[in-house]
Amino acid sequence: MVNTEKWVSFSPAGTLVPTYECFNRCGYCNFRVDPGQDSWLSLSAAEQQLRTWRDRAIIEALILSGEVHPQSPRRAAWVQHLIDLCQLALDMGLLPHTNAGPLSYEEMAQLRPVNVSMGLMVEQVTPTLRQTVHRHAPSKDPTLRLQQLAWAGELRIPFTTGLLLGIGETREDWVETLEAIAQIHETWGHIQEVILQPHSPGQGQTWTGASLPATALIDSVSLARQILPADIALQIPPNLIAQPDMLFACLEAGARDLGGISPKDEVNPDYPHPQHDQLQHCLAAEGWQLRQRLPVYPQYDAWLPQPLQVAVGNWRSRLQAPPPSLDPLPLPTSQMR
Ligand SMILES: O=c1nc2n(C[C@H](O)[C@H](O)[C@H](O)CO)c3cc(O)ccc3cc-2c(=O)[nH]1
Ligand SMILES: C[C@H]1O[C@@H](n2cnc3c(N)ncnc32)[C@H](O)[C@@H]1O
Ligand code: MET
Ligand code: SF4
Repeated sequence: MVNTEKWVSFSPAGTLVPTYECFNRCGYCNFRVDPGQDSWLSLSAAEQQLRTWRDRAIIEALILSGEVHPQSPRRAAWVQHLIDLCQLALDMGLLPHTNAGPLSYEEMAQLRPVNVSMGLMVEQVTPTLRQTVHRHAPSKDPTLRLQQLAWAGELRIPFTTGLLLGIGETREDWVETLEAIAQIHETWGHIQEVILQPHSPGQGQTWTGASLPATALIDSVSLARQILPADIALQIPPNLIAQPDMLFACLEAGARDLGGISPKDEVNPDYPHPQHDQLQHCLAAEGWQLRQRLPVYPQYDAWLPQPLQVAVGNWRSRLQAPPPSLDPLPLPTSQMR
């Protein structure tokens, strides 16, 4: 018998990459290229991608970018390009979620009207990482990232953050990072979900660290569930968990979301996302039911600017509508003659 309590959500997503160029060099990154080595995604190329996704029942446009230096003369044009891509996605009926690294308060305020939620990983608050995997990544300064979380709260932007696990930190560091997130959420109440992201080595990275063991991921989920308030959902990426048993153990420990499932995981291109129906089939074996969600959690709908509320409302009614029945309903006998 199916246990109706066992629900796990995901967001049908497609990823737009405004640019792979990034002035940081995180040791674990399989995404970045050097500044000047990549052209920016044109609006017409973006439109083509968005059109194919719309036809595939995709709802979220995840805008995930390499970073242009805050002092670069190209910074303002890059932010304007992010806004234009989000507006295009909205015009085509998709719901944007942007994670483009740390932004200034003004830049976040500019992106707010065109995003139903935004995101930035804290990674870890551990200062020693500045000497190791983050040695050439000034934007991974934990103070900068926590500041961004607080600004998002001040601006009432529904927010996604998370921890990158297995990059040289300790379990005590996990506690500190989770407590820092919990504390900011206590003030602003805007953190909709926390991603527990296991470091997963790929072909392009410079650092030779191993994958996070699955047992450690399960432990991090339990710890996060203890430290974070219950209104923050815990997200785990199914493509980075090799064994179904380990995925089930994470769900038992309190994970309730599988994140954006897209045709390509741009961050971890060596680990393709499972198809929705494969995932559904796998989860059903242990009585878990898969549910689609939007990139904004329902409790934050009222925070959104009016035009975004309309776009989100349209999608909510489509998700809530009962599936069309295959056979027409029988007419009541009085109407049959
Ligand atoms: O496909 C991916 N989606 C990633 N996403 C997408 C994410 O799962 C969804 O966009 C959100 O859950 C909103 O629906 C991120 C979003 C963030 O705000 C921060 C980090 C990530 C990381 C990834 C990632 O590594 N791969
Ligand atoms: C977008 C997010 O993707 C995560 N990220 C970057 N590189 C890797 C990797 N090799 N394995 C897992 N996650 C990674 C970081 O946490 C970043 O903030
Ligand atoms: N550059 C951003 C960050 O690290 C988002 C994409 S990472 C592949 O926060
Ligand atoms: S993880 Fe993000 S910030 Fe770090 S190098 Fe890659 S794209 Fe740049």
